[in-house]
Amino acid sequence: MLGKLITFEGIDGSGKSTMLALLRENAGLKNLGEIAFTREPTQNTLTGKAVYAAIECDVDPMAELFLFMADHAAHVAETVRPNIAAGKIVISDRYSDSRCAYQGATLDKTIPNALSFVKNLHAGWTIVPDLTFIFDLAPKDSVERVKNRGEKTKFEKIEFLTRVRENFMTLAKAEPERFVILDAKLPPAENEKIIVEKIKSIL
Ligand SMILES: Nc1ncnc2c1ncn2[C@@H]1O[C@H](COP(=O)(O)OP(=O)(O)O)[C@@H](O)[C@H]1O
Ligand SMILES: Cc1cn([C@H]2C[C@H](O)[C@@H](COP(=O)(O)OP(=O)(O)O)O2)c(=O)[nH]c1=O
Repeated sequence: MLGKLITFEGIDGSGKSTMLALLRENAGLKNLGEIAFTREPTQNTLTGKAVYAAIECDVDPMAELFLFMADHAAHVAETVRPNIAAGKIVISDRYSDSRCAYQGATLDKTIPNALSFVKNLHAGWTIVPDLTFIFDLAPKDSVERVKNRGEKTKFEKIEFLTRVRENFMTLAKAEPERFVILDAKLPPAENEKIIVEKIKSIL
């Protein structure tokens, strides 16, 4: 039997990594089956390194989109598809919706309806998640949280993250059956319970 793909999305600092660390140790989740934790951008790969190099400089936004797309293609082929085929539950920290939301924002002024353009690039070959959690947080709170983190990227600005957050909401509205919007200000343990119950309900 094929596995399931579950993705976690949200603006920078919305609490995805914190939650995934909790979920790795969650006994209820472990009982549900074999879980493969993964992420985008991928780590220590040719494509992932290219993406992180691009994030740190002023590369053309269309060129940057295709670097993220290349990383996604490698991720789907090398990690997501084989694990799904092996019947595992794949949990990814960021996935295609990050591209739609972030590059939908960086390409805003380059092409009309950038979000749809980016979404359409995925159609027909990628694996669509069975379930996507969005950690929803006001950009001012997100910037406050990541400020203490030290590394600052060009994306971590209130105005930009406001557009990214709107794009996440547009994506969720278009596919309400796939998305669960979480209040990222709730204590992590509360969201953890909601997440585990929801995952159980789709298995
Ligand atoms: N529910 C929460 N309430 C308050 N602070 C949180 C919460 N979740 C995470 N944080 C803090 O916010 C910061 C960013 O969280 P992180 O999990 O790294 O976000 P992301 O992976 O989405 O960028 C960290 O300092 C973390 O401790
Ligand atoms: C996967 C992905 C990430 N990003 C952005 C989100 C982050 O600002 C940055 C790096 O991702 P990540 O390392 O996941 O950052 P964080 O831990 O803050 O969530 O890349 C895109 O712009 N497009 C994408 O397709």
